[in-house]
Amino acid sequence: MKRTDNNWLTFVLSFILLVGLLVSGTAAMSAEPKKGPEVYGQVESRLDAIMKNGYIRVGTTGDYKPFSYLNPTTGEYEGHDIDLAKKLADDLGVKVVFVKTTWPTLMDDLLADKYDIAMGGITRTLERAKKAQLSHPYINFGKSPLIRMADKDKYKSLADIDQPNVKIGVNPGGTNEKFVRANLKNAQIIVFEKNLEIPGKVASGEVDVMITDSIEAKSYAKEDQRLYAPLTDQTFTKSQMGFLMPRGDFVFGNWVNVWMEEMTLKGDLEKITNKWMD
Ligand SMILES: O=C(O)C(=O)C[C@]1(C(=O)O)C=C[C@@H](O)C=C1
Repeated sequence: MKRTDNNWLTFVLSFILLVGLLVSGTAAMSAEPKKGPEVYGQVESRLDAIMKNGYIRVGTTGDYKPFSYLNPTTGEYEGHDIDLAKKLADDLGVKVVFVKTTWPTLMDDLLADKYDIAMGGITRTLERAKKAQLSHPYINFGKSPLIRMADKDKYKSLADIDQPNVKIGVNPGGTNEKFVRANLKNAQIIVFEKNLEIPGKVASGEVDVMITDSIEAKSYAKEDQRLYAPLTDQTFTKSQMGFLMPRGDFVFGNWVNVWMEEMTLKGDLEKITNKWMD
């Protein structure tokens, strides 16, 4: 091929390319701008349903002070996480509907869609995270004992507690029971259905020790002079609390986490925490 043929071919190809670019550019400019959902594919979320319905269903046990307590006199839920649930609903612009659950049925009730979120002193665990979505943490704590004031010098370690003559009171289905079964091999373990009654059983001498969370132990010791909460600054475990939500709904989970970060940033979380804890 001659040099002039090559030049001619290059000219024709460049011309075709230029015309192509101009045509597609004009088409792109004249097309209607697409709306978000058409471009990105809006994900259906529980968040939309909550806002459409005008209420959020919050699962809670009502047996764990100072996080979630069903006051028998008023019939109302109260506590740290109850205040958080009310604020969450407020910030969503919806009402809050509390749904009673229990520690042994906490996960099944969530999976059966009895509530949108569970709140009330729920420990973040790797086991729970396999079945559900856990929010960012909002409190650090650990397991520790609640004992009688009279036994103040008797129980100074887990080994002091794990003796055949020591009776341990524990509620079923939560992380307390898991801890007790895994770590106390010699002491007598007595399971009580009603968690709220165990501190009274320690005070009266029916059992010697309640194994629970450091924050709860401190709260009972403050409420009842007969009780004492040792080792709360050297807890047997290290854990964090979070909220439990159905798995796979990124939009809802993300909203809750962003809300928690805003609560922290603006000092609202601290205000609620100071109201319920020392
Ligand atoms: O399972 C959990 O996530 C809890 O933190 C609940 C739990 C428990 O461990 O059993 C914590 C302390 C209360 O005394 C009762 C319930």
